[in-house]
Amino acid sequence: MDADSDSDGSHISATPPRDPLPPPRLPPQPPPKPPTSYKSTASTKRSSHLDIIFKLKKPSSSKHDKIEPVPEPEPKVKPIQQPDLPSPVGNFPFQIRRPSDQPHPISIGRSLETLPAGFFSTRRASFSKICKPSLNFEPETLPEITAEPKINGSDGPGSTKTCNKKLPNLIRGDVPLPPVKLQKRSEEGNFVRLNFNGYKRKFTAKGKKMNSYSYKSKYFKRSKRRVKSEVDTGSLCDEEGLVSEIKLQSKAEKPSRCESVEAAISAVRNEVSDENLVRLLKALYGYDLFRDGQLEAIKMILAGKSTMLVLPTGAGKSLCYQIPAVVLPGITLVVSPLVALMIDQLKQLPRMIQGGLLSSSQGPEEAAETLRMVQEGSIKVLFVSPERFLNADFLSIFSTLTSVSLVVVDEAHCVSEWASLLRAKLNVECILAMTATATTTTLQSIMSALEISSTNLIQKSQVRDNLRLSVSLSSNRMKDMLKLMKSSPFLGAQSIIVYCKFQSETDVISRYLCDNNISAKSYHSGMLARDRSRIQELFCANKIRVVVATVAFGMGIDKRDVGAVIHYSLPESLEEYVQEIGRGGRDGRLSYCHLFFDDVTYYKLRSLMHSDGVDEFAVNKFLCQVFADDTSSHRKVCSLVKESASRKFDMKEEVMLTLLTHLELGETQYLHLLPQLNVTCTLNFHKTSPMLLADKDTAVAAILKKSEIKQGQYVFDIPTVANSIGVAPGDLSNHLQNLKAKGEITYELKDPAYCYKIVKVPSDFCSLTELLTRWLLDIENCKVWKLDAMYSSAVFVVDTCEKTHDCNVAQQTTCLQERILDYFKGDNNLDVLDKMGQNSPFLRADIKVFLQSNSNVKFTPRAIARIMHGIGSPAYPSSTWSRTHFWGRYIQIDFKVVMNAAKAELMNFVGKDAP
Ligand SMILES: Nc1ncnc2c1ncn2[C@@H]1O[C@H](COP(=O)(O)OP(=O)(O)OP(=O)(O)O)[C@@H](O)[C@H]1O
Repeated sequence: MDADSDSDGSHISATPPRDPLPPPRLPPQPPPKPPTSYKSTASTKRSSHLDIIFKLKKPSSSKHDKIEPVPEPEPKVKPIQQPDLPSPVGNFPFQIRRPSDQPHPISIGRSLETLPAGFFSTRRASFSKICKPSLNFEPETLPEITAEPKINGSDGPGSTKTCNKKLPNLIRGDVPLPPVKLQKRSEEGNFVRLNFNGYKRKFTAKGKKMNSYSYKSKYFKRSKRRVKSEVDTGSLCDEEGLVSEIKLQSKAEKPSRCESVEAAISAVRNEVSDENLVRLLKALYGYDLFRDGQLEAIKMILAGKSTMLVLPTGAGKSLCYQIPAVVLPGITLVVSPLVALMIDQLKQLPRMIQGGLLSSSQGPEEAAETLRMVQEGSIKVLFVSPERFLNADFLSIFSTLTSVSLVVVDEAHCVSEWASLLRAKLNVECILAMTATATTTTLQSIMSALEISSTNLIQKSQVRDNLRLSVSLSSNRMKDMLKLMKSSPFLGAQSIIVYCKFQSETDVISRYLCDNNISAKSYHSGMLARDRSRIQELFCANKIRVVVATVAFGMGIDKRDVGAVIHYSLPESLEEYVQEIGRGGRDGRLSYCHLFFDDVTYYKLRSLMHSDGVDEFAVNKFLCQVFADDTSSHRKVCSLVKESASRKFDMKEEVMLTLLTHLELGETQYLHLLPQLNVTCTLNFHKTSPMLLADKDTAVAAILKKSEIKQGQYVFDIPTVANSIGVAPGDLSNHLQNLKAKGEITYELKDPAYCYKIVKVPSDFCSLTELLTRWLLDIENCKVWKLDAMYSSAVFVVDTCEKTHDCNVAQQTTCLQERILDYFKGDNNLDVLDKMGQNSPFLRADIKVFLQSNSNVKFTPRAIARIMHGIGSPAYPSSTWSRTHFWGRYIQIDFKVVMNAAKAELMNFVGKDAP
């Protein structure tokens, strides 16, 4: 078998190196220090600057910032591009954020509201009434299963029991199984229909019953066909030899061992011994050995103890809840921050474990179907997006189910806030919180929110010891990277991920690699989802050697044999670095991770850390607008058009959403967010005259009342009309659709907006403004500190190696690992370089000239500092402001220093101009 093949996992746990020589052992890690507080220059001090504005005319500006390519070597300062950012507000512990790919929670509420009355009223059928699925499975309905070869059970040598008719619902608690009648939809098994591989996938059962196995098989067959056809036509890859047999990494193709699994489960239920658990591991996954931390975690959970598990990326955390899930009697809920991540995890469930998913991106029918399956007990592991837990209907269903055995909080550093809600509402006995990257402070917060005892922390090194880490300072990264890839050991790596910061970089680099005979494709969030999943498939099928990606190529990618991860750009934090190198060597073999860094990129990134920052003045204006519509009726729907509000407050849309979310989920609930809508409607009447139609239709009457007539068309605001007749905006939209279907009207919708209902008007706007500003400032400072810590670590490793005159990879690995360990321990001794200039003799003079030459424009100190740092913002886009020769001129001077200088100059300016 090919050394890198993953088709048989049985040999893998022995972690053989790709190299002929065994890896040198790492020196023992120092024992974890008692938790220390997280050092941050970002402490909570608020900047005391005045937010001064000048009410002068704005320059004509185009709406959008342009993303321009970054050629190498880089010229002096260029407009800063928008990188693929993982989140609007960085990895700040306990920030409230809503993953951008998930619509708002209320949409779930909707979907649940539409379920048939009484749907959830019945409690889950008692287990005693349930009979084994083997009695209920009809062979003809499970063609794939009956086609399975006979497999030797592990009960005894030579046992040749077949495992037909028992998939996939055979794994239960210590009770008989429910009467699983395979109905059309329910047999789809791991039935994610939405956004599967980036596009909407519809299952037209057409009378054919499917289970998880058939579903997976179909998916993979289809994937193979698609990959093959793309390969054949050369549409995505132009390398030779691409048309060979494609081996997708599918656990669906692993042999089923139902009998041995059942026996192994019973054995563990009888006695939770190491031996029995290893037997179950072998039966379920084919692996021989547990990895570090897994056994400990599984035993703790099976003992009913809530556990905090910190294992490096790719160390095998999923298995730590999957095994308990099959052993414990009830359902296991997995809360995960990203829908895409949940879909991947669902796909990767061993086919013996029946999984399901509930997310806000599902339609009402799908949600109802999933919940039905949950109620009848045919789902063992249910992935749930965090905001689901805010939904009262969802909570009530689960509080009536006595069978939630375990709640898993995946990527706990992102979702801990939601999880504490869950802890409170569900009264769940056992919680498993998992993360790969969390500082001591963050861990403490998570554990206290989830009430996990400090004795139940299982924490292993943040970086797997099969990753060889190296770092170099480079003045020509492109050339140096090519050299690296053409030399050992990178030359021998079959699959490589190159991480870049900017989307345009990925294209430039992948083209450069292709020109140099290395098959590479770029991957970033600006690409169509369909193209992204094709690239991912081709990469997983080893048809592309290198994927040059932004951070978008991240969580959920489980290609086991990635032999190298190269960072072309400095990651924004050690958390990000650790996550990304964790894509390498997931099969346990050696993987090489090289980090290139340079000062120009560092300065650019540091500037970008300030691009989400907002000042008190803007927050105050924002709050005034949000609550401007204070209304006698709290049922009124308010809206904030994203684009215009973003320009008005000079605030990115994500930042506005972050603030709105805080207003909803913070200590006091001020508002209730609703699904986003296009709020401006332009309407034409066709059949009946408007007046006649208005006589019989109250909605039309309201439209006529609230519309402006522009060029013969009726233009109105959807929430305004909906409020005036006391209906929800969604209902009004449905009504318009009906009228359109009857040929009465045509209409167009535009202006996407955040919609919300006011729950409580703040009594003290000033304190709330101050609170929110401080919170945003903390986030901004924290991001800067994290970047500095990342940069300092790279410098530290290079310097240390230079000093010892014997620079080798083993040394750099140790050096960087120690640094990472210190960082995650929240070690206050971690020295973080302050490389930014604190003054410049020309700064004030330049700002003065800048103000004089733009005397008709109003600025805040932050707006000036952004221009001097070359960062575009909604009100001062780079497309306009990069033309000034001050653009990015002070990128090397600390942002706050520039902001203070701008404040001083603005005050002078006001003073002079004041009458
Ligand atoms: N004991 C084991 N022996 C061999 N392989 C294992 C073992 N445990 C897990 N694996 C494999 O390691 C890979 C990574 O596992 P998994 O996806 O659970 O990691 P993870 O810690 O959740 O990573 P991430 O943080 O990226 O989500 C998977 O392919 C999994 O099958």
